Amino acid sequence: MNPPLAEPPATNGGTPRPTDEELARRRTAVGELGHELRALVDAAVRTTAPDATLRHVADHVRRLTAELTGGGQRVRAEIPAVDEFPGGPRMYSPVTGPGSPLAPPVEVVPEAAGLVGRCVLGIAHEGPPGYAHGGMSAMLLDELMGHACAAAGAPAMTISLRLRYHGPVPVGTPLRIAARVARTEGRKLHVDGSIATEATPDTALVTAEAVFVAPDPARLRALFPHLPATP
Ligand SMILES: CCCCCCCC(=O)SCCNC(=O)CCNC(=O)[C@H](O)C(C)(C)COP(=O)(O)OP(=O)(O)OC[C@H]1O[C@@H](n2cnc3c(N)ncnc32)[C@H](O)[C@@H]1OP(=O)(O)O
Repeated sequence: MNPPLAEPPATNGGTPRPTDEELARRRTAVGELGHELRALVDAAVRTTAPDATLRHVADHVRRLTAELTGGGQRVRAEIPAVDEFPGGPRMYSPVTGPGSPLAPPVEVVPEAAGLVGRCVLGIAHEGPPGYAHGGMSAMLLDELMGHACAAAGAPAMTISLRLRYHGPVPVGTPLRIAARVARTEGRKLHVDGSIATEATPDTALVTAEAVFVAPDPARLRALFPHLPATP
């Protein structure tokens, strides 16, 4: 079970911003740990090793967890020093974050009509055997559609997300997730998205329509107390 998270203080205590070199080094290290953790998660959900091995590994992992938590931890809503929020890299995003053991992670590139994300889901993301959990598809699309808003100059939050599942999304298969802002209406952005395999990009397995809202500045400050003065 996750330990309770401490509430955020009113400011981030004026922690000095790392230099570009320190930032690059830290991001590399975060990505390396994320990579190994994803390999561990994959091994953990696929293993057929005997019970004694599972207990032995659990002991090791318990010690490693203590090592990571010993050096201090960020509190709820604190923006990691390796991140730029809103609209920049998010190293621990559960979708795109190289440092997240939950993320595939998705690599996002701009395309003429919006954005495209590429990833391969693993057995840890399974719903029906061999296919992605429907909630994973929703998470991939929600995030990519959020990125499309940020790329359009309006970092925004989802207020509605509608999905249609046309066919199961295979795990262990290169996927293509597309997202584009179809139209804007004041602070509201109407966004379309889809998931297909790289092999058959014109056959959408999941399609999505979402509405995002770029929060009003006062709401933004209230929601994200650790935002830098000029986000
Ligand atoms: C960069 C990559 C980031 C990826 C992020 C991935 C996306 C996410 O997971 S975001 C997390 C999930 N979403 C949320 O938690 C958002 C919850 N909603 C909120 O917190 C607020 O509605 C918020 C902050 C978005 C907007 O607040 P605020 O700026 O005060 O706007 P507010 O005045 O309430 O609403 C603006 C408009 O949207 C409408 N609206 C707001 N919420 C809804 C809703 N749930 N349904 C329909 N309309 C809504 C309002 O009626 C208003 O419309 P109009 O201008 O026509 O009167």
